[in-house]
Amino acid sequence: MSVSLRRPTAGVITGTGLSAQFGERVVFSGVDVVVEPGSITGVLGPSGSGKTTLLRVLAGLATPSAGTLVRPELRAGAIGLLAQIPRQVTNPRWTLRRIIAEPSAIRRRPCDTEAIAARVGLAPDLLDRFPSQVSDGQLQRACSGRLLVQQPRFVFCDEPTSMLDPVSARAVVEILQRLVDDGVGMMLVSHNRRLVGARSDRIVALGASPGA
Ligand SMILES: Nc1ncnc2c1ncn2[C@@H]1O[C@H](COP(=O)(O)OP(=O)(O)OP(=O)(O)O)[C@@H](O)[C@H]1O
Repeated sequence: MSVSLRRPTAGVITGTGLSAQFGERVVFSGVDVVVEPGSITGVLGPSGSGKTTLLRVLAGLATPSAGTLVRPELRAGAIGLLAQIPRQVTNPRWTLRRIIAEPSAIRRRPCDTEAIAARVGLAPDLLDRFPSQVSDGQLQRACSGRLLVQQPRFVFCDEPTSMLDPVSARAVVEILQRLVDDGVGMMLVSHNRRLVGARSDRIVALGASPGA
């Protein structure tokens, strides 16, 4: 088993020959992947092929069992995440206003939450509701708005639209595309081949995992 971390070049996250293994089980091996500023790296593959695991490795949330991972020096908050089920990753006691503005609060900077809400298509009266009082689509828009406040360098999205109605899904995709147009490097994991095909600059296709 070997994992090497080398010095990065030009703000790109590069994985070469990455493998992931849980116990005896190899989920994927020999995967090459790049996440580059201002572009989308799509990840496709059947259930169990390791898409989420690969995303976690590139985001620095998991360690590969083998391969080389090269990442630039990143400040706190430089990586943003958008989850499949926003309810699982948001504090149920926080209003949407607080969820959106939190990155500003951490940096002790003012945040025009109403302006962000308008950009993500959230009606102002929703801002003072709690997650249990809004739809999945509205909550995911709030999470996308939070990314606009956070201004990360990289965003890792795990099935960000699969829980959403078509209108909310389109809105979230447009917010993500705007981030990329502004220079964010994005990894987009999805079962939705059309979405990944239409939006990605490069695609990593994972196979079925042995024994899946
Ligand atoms: N922490 C872990 N410990 C043990 N096995 C794990 C762990 N995390 C993931 N796995 C296994 O690794 C395999 C890949 O999981 P992963 O969630 O990355 O797949 P996926 O392609 O994202 O699947 P899906 O499309 O269903 O979300 C699965 O068989 C899963 O059970």
